[in-house]
Amino acid sequence: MTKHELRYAANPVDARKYGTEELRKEFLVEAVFVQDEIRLTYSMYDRYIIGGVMPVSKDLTLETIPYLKSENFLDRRELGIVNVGGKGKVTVDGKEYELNKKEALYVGQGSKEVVFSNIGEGQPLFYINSAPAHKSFPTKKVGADEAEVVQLGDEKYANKRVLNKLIVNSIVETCQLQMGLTELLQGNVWNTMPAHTHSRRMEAYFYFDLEEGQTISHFMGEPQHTRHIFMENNQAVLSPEWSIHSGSGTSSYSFIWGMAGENLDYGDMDVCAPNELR
Ligand SMILES: O=C[C@H](O)[C@@H](O)CC(=O)C(=O)O
Ligand SMILES: [Zn+2]
Repeated sequence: MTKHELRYAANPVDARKYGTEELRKEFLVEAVFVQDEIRLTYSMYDRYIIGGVMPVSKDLTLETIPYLKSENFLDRRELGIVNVGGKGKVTVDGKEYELNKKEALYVGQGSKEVVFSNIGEGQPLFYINSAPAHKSFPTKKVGADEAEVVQLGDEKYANKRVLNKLIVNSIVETCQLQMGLTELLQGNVWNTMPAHTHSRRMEAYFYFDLEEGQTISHFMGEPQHTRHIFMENNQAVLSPEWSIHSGSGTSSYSFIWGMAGENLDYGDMDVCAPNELR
């Protein structure tokens, strides 16, 4: 079963007036993983789709949704999948790919059937992102040892973390999509600080592996007009192209970032010094 909802894009000047409830309604995705369901959020930020697939007792097939007006989900789109649960299987047009936790699969435009399976080795949790695509690139798995690893941050700023580039153009050919996974080292809590914006691309974050009972304050908004959203484990948040996307947890955690837009240049960021934030 595929459930879906639509999120419109917001004007940053309007968004400055949003209170807690409106901010959460517009940007936060609370229920990403629901048993035996595919849940999708279609956003008007670069028509980016984020979602979760949780096969418990049956296989789940990615079906088209009305907003696409296409026969198959991937007729004019590409897809990125990262497993954040137990080992699972994704079958693309009959070809099987096993994904361990933190492994990724890029699925190229034009693929007809994508099936997600629980293979009895723990509960797989497939976090997915999709962007419009007008060229077909080969479907490719990015295994644990194929990620491009970058060490970031410093213990003295509580932001020491390991960034794993998974679906980026040095590893996989994509039209728009870029995805990766960042892990905060124990005792480190700040992600993406110094914060940045990139008006050329939107972004979505999905937080996971947060200790039970803990929370993450996700910071968004224009650098001089920031807001926060408290988030729980396994929740996602949309980041408009005008917004910073940074967070601080009450413990360490991991998160998946995904982006689409004007270019594929990962380093294309406008960095904001911490003491310039408002
Ligand atoms: O545009 C890039 C994204 O915001 C993330 O890759 C940042 C991130 O994972 C980090 O600094 O920890
Ligand atoms: Zn970013």
